[in-house]
Amino acid sequence: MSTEPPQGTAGTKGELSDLRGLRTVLRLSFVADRRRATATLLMFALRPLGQVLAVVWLGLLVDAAGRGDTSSAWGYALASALTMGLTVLVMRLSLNVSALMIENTAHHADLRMQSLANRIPGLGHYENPAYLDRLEHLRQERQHLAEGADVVGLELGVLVRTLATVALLALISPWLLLLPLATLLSLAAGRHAERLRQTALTEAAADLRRARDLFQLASSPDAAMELRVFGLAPTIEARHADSTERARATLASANWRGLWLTTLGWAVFSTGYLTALLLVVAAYRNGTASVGQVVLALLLITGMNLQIDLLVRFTKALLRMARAGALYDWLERFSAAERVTGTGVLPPERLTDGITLRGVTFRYPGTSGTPVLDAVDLRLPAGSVVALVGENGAGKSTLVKLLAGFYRPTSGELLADDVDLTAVAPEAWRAQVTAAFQDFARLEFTLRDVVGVGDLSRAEDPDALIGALDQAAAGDLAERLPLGLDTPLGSSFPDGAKLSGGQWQKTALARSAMRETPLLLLFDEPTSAIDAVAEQELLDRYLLTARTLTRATGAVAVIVTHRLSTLNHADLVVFLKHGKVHEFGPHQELLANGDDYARLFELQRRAYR
Ligand SMILES: Nc1ncnc2c1ncn2[C@@H]1O[C@H](COP(=O)(O)OP(=O)(O)OP(=O)(O)O)[C@@H](O)[C@H]1O
Repeated sequence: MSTEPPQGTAGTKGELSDLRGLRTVLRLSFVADRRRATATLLMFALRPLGQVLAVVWLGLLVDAAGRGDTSSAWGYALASALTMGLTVLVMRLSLNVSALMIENTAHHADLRMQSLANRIPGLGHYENPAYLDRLEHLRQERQHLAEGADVVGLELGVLVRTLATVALLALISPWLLLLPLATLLSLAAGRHAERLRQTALTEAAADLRRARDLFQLASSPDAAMELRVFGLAPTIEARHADSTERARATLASANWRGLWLTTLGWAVFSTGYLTALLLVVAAYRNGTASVGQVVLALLLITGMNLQIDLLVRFTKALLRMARAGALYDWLERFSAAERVTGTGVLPPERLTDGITLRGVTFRYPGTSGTPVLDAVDLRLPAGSVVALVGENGAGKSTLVKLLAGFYRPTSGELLADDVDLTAVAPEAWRAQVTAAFQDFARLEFTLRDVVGVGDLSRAEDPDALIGALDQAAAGDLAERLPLGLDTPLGSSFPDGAKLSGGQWQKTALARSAMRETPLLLLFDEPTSAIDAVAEQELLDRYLLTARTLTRATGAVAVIVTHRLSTLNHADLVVFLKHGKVHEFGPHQELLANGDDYARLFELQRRAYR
């Protein structure tokens, strides 16, 4: 799988990766805004020729004036003024065009990145620190993705100007070529400084990500109450300061080393500059250069100061942009590699046998030691409601995630009838699944969309939406909200309605009720945020509805709950312990066995009496 990080800028592989990155950012600009990208590239690349030409006219003007040829002198003055005016006009125009092009490209790149990250079907990459670090690095550098045509145009322009300057200087005295040589050394130093910065950014990525997460924690309304009750602000601030300080130290050290290198480069350039001036004076005294040529050479040499500064700056920007492009390339390859998982096999249209787990063992990616699920054998018959119970950490949610296709078993088989689910594309399988999770999403849309996205084909059908809300005991929500189904929910809208945690969870439950004929219904603690009385009622209702649906369609419903009193509505109970199936059978049978399940049930019964 080609999901390795982009190589560093050192070495052949690094150069290739940078070149590919450069091509990628240019492609982004041209796909986002072809017309403006072309105009920006051409205007930035050709404008500097006008600046050189204006100076050449000046040299000719001085010689013409020296010869007493007034009419030629006037002509050269006019040509110089016109060239200069045109150059300034093109500059203004190119700045406007490039600003719009950058805006459009940034928008396009943001959409593409969201799509690449969200289309990865599984969740395993969230376990992978290398993925998270690279994504953090890409987030930090992402504004450079939009600058493709802009920076390449500027770099080409300054190169064109430098080449024209070099050619003119060589005509006056070949020794003057020492100045561009000194310039190249200065450039190499600048380039090395940029590499140091990039390496430091990679090293600091983990600390920067942690600092950002801590900042989000400190400013998020979700954690606000606990932070206050436990007085956690100083701890979080201290940890944030630690991470920031470590990242700052890494970046500062690279900056210092970069500064030394840049200073050295400038010292070399200044020596070359002085030598060039002395050479021009010598050429005039030897009579090998005219006054006009001396003026031209001096203007070119003094202009070179700014030109080199621009060359170093644009080359740095080009490298930074190429690196951002290489990171984006990596995300594209990673996302594509993660997506090529299905083999064209489709899930059955209807279950006749059920869902079978054979020797399913699972470890989270990047972990070793005892597996979270250990050789699990289970048959969940078609048309049944199965309850998954067990202590905290027993592996219930993990089993649900495997059933939903978020992860693949480390070993063993997962079958829907006789179809091996590892051969089915996760998206194709999930189109047949509906689910509600303990960690439900608070989708800040209108109530209509929050529920409707559960089944887009019925998203505009008010009866379907109200029916789903009723099933989640939230039928009154649409009536109580000011704009009914069209009420925007959440604080990202200026007038968004604020829902309680339980109300949000009910919207997630209603969303799951929108799919009419799923093969698998997954409910992982779907009522954890709902008050005890409503929870009991809701679970009872859900289990009964699930029972009717599964009987009618052959689907399997799996529900994880700690509320065992509702489980007499389930057909089968799976009691997980340390990742193994400890007990399995109908509720009454497990009670009669008098093992762990029966003890837990009795404990809860007494507690709720
Ligand atoms: N993303 C993850 N990466 C690594 N280990 C994980 C991850 N998620 C869960 N685990 C580990 O897997 C084990 C089972 O977790 P799981 O969430 O499946 O348990 P559970 O039975 O659903 O627990 P609970 O009742 O508390 O929700 C735990 O030991 C947990 O530490």
